[in-house]
Amino acid sequence: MSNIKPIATSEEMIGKPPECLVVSPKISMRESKRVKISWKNLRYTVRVQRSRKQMEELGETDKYYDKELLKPQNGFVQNGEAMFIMGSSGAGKTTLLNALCDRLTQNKHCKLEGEVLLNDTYPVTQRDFGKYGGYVTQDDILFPTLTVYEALVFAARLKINIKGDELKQKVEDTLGSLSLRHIKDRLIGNSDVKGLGPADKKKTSIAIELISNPSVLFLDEPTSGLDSFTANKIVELLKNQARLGTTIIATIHQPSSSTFGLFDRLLLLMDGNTIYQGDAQKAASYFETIGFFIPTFSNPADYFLKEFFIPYKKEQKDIQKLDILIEGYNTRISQDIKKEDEAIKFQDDDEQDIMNRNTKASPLVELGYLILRTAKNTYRNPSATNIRITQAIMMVVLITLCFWDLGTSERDINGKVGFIFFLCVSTIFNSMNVVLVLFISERPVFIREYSSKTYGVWSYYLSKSIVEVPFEVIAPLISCLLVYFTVGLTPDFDRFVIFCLVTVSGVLVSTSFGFFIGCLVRDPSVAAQVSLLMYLPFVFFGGFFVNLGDVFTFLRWIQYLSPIRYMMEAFLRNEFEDNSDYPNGDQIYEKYHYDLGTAPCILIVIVVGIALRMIALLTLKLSVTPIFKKS
Ligand SMILES: Nc1ncnc2c1ncn2[C@@H]1O[C@H](COP(=O)(O)OP(=O)(O)OP(=O)(O)O)[C@@H](O)[C@H]1O
Repeated sequence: MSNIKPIATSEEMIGKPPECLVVSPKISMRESKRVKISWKNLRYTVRVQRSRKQMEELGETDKYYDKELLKPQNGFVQNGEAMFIMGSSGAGKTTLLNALCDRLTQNKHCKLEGEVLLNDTYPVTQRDFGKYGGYVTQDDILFPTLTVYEALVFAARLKINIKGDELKQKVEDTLGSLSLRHIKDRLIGNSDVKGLGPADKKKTSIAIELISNPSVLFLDEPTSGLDSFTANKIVELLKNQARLGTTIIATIHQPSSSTFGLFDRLLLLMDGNTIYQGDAQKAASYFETIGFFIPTFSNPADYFLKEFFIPYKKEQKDIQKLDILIEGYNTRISQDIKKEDEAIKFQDDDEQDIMNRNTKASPLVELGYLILRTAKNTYRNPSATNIRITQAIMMVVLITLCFWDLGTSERDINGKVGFIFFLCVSTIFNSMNVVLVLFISERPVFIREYSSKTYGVWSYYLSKSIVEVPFEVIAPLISCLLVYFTVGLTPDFDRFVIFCLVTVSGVLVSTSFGFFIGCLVRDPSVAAQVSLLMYLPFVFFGGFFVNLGDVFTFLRWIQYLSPIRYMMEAFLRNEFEDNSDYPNGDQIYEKYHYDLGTAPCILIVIVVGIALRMIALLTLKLSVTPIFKKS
């Protein structure tokens, strides 16, 4: 028999809440499934390395040891409850939160033991988490150039595949429930784009997760950086949502006394141990029974954080205090928690019921929405596009000024070769870097949305490739048209077409390199270094600086990795081969030891460009796969 309270409206449970906090019962109660989360013998250890100083200080001889970030522990949160995890800095709050939703790294050095179950039956796994759960990260990872309304439409349309009036109604209800209606048309914003304040951003992050009616919502420090009034509102909102059916688990670092007064269920951690679990308002009286007295008129949360803090170098008194707290918890609380947990049974939900978010939008809809979002981003935050246009204009102006109307004299031929080299180098450099920066800056949003099963890797990657097409084809063609004739290359239609083809294929291959590095590396500064590391050998072995015939034989193969080498050969042959204006035209490219031919060079650049796109996609897929894998 279930001893769980019926899902009541917020009015029944806590009195009539402010209008801004009312969540539409119709929507939430219809779709959220009742879920209890319980964990048994949960323990997390990581293998860490001691510094020499630490080894000397501790008198240890082993360089490595297993650090127990979570000591074995049990617990539960039932449907209709919001549980707040508290503890001083380093107590293990985030580790426990992530252990409960299977987000911790697991490999031979990091081990998670024990089990976390939904309704005593179904293990919580990262793979299925997106079907019933939501996770709000501490930093608000949002797409800055969408309005609040658009962000919610995006999430609802793709995550739960609703459309038309149902979609509008759902978004309006969610906006209302989080008091976001008055700012629904404002851009979310970031450091570049003016937008929402921290409180509204946090509410938007919560709304994006709540819109798919998760049965359980995890939040990492949802009140951090907010004033106590706003923090209270967020906690009230979470409690209210819990009353409407979503199981809530949140970490909180330093709540004010009024925020603490709102907590219903509390889990207190100290050095990875649970030292209290249960009704937050009974915590103070419990600690008094084991000898910890909270001064009158003080904030219990402040007392807990100060009193139950363990410094890195534990002293005897810290160890003794911890022993008392663990002993107290084991003898007075843990058995009751076990009994309460066992008494709560859910018999009405089968697995299919719990994994309620089984309707997802089709990949085509995902693709459409992603392209639309990027188009809006390009329009609303044109700085990246402006940089591209400025780069192109600068290049055309520079080329025109430096290589104006060259003829067929030896001096002018050298000028034409110099122009071709400059064109290759700047094409590769500009396209690679712009794509790299754009791709990497969006990565956190991609990871968040992918983890919450908003869309798949394929749709995301394809949308990024499609929106690059105008920049890869139209922009280079305009530049070609301008520079080809101002420089004074042979005014022949066929040669002009091939010139354009080489330029566009060069842009294709360099953006592919940008995608590849962007998928491989997460850190923008590391990515910039990697791109430079790749770029320099390209230039060096392009054939212009180093005579490829004079290079050590064992190094000559490197030239075949450089797209600049192929572009150079194709451009030079296109201009000088079989051209009556240059009687000794073939000697011009032969002296660089270019021996492949125009068509093979273009073909190689295109094939490498396409192959790299595929490899980049695979890299992106693999880079997110470990999130869902245990090894
Ligand atoms: N991968 C890791 N390797 C080694 N130690 C780790 C690792 N991850 C976390 N820790 C350590 O484990 C302890 C708990 O970390 P956790 O982030 O869970 O603490 P927290 O209570 O959330 O602290 P805060 O409020 O500062 O975020 C900290 O001492 C942290 O330094």
